[in-house]
Amino acid sequence: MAEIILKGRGISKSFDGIKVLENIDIDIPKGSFTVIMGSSGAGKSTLLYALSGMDKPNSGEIEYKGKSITGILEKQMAELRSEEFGFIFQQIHLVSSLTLFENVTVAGCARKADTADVIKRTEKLFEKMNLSGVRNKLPSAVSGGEGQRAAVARAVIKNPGIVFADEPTGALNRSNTDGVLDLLSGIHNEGQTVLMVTHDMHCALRGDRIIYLDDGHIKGELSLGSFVPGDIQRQQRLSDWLAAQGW
Ligand SMILES: Nc1ncnc2c1ncn2[C@@H]1O[C@H](COP(=O)(O)OP(=O)(O)OP(=O)(O)O)[C@@H](O)[C@H]1O
Repeated sequence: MAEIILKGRGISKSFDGIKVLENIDIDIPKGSFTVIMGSSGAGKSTLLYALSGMDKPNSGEIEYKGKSITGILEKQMAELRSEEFGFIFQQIHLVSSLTLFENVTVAGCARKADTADVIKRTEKLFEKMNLSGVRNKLPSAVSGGEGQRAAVARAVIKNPGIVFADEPTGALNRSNTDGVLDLLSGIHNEGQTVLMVTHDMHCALRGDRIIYLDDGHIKGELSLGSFVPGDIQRQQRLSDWLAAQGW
C-alpha cells in the first residue's frame, strides 16, 4: 500500500457559526492524483486550505509525512508551505514586475538552493511546458494559458511533496485548460502527488481518485485508475458515479 503523505482526522471548520466541514477524515496517498468534487459551497476549497495549512481548522489533526502539523507555529507552517507544498490557484498569482522565467527561478531559489541548478531546471520545465518562447515576457504580456503553465512550473520547481490546485483551469478556455491538465497529468505520471479541487468533470477525469464532498461530509470516493486520453468508459463511470452522489 502507498505511503500516506497527508492525513486529516476529524477536521471541522465553521464560518460565523455555520459548519462548513464536519469531522472529515481523509488520506492522501503518496503519488496519487486526488480530486475533490462537490457542489458549489460544499466546502472543497475550505478543505484544501485546511489540509495545506493555509487556514486553520477549528478542530482536527493533520499529519504530513507522519508528523503532526496541527499545532505548529505560523512561521514553521509558512516554511513548510514554502519548502514542501506547491500551489496553483484559479487566478494566476505571478509577480507582475518579474518575467515568467524570473517568477519560477525566484520561487526555486529558497534557502540552500543552488542557483545554477534552479536555472537549469527552470529551462527544462519551460521547454517541457512549451514556454521557452515567452520566458522573458512579463505576466501581463502573455496569454492566460501561458501564465497558468508558468504557475504550474513555479509550483513544481522545488520538487514539492504535494501540489495543491484549486480550480486551476477555472479561468481558462478549453484549449488552455487541456494544456494545463496535460501538465498536471505529466507531473503526476512522474510521481508527483497532486490534490485538486474542481467542479468540472472534464478536469476531474485526470484524477486517479475522486472524493465527493457534500454538506461538509465526504459522501463518496471513487477509484478511477490511471488517466488515458479519450477513455469513454472512464467518462461514463465518473458521470454515473457523480449522478449517484447527487451531482
Ligand atoms: N473566509 C470565509 N468567511 C466566511 N465564509 C466563508 C469563508 N470561506 C468560505 N466560506 C463559506 O464556506 C462555504 C464553503 O466555501 P468553499 O469555498 O469551501 O466552497 P467550495 O465547495 O469550494 O465552493 P465553490 O465550488 O463555489 O468554490 C461557503 O458557504 C462559503 O461562503
